[in-house]
Amino acid sequence: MVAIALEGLGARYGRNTILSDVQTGSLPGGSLTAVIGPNAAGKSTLFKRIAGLVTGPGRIHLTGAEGEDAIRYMPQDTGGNAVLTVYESVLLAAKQGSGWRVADHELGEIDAILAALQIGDLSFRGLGELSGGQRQLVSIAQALVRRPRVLLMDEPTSALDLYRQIEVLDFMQRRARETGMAVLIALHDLNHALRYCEHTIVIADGRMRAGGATAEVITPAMLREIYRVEARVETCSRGRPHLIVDNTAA
Ligand SMILES: Nc1ncnc2c1ncn2[C@@H]1O[C@H](COP(=O)(O)OP(=O)(O)OP(=O)(O)O)[C@@H](O)[C@H]1O
Repeated sequence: MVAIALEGLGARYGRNTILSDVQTGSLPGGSLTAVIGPNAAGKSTLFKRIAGLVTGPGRIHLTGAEGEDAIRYMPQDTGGNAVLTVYESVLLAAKQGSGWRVADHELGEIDAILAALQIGDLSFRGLGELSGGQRQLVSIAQALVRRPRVLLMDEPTSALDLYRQIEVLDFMQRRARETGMAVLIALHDLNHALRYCEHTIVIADGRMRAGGATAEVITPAMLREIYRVEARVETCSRGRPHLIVDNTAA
């Protein structure tokens, strides 16, 4: 199974250091890891650094996978080529860098992913005609169809309604288990981290402030210090942890 670990990882834009010294244990495949933190903390920058899109110090240790295609970054911005249909755009993502001959099983895989995300009926619509949420689902399909071993998802549910948020996160959790892929997922909804993510990394002011098992990381003390809110994690009547925010912290 794949695993990824970050050692002293930092990132720069030009001369500006945006991120420094991110250090994790081994983040295993088969599960989701949440990357959380306030706006402008450095979460997207961390993903870009892991994906090789920005430079900086430190090392990324990847075991159980190799090659350029092993790591895939799904950006927050879901803009795309408005001339293509949904199906064409996912096919293009699948074939990028691997020649243009298309095998039946590859078409089958695209159909299966579009069906799992419940956007099969949009296949022949133009990207330019889609709503923001529909475009976000197409971006997820484009990311998955390459079968990455490590998938970096930048706020993948930010444009989705409640039903689709849960559908997508359930699907990603199942997919990670079935394929052994490691999924790092930047989230603002900490209830999603509590419900779906085994591990959580906290980034604030360009530094890693905490990391480990989600239940041990998302605590009232962390929420006060990093998010400046008074909040509690309580167990709901179905036995699941739930975050309740009482107030902004004084
Ligand atoms: N291309 C760039 N050049 C210079 N600075 C940048 C660039 N992209 C981002 N930054 C800066 O890096 C910092 C971290 O940004 P980043 O997008 O990583 O934050 P984030 O945690 O993903 O935020 P959000 O939750 O608001 O999406 C911010 O101060 C931002 O202004």
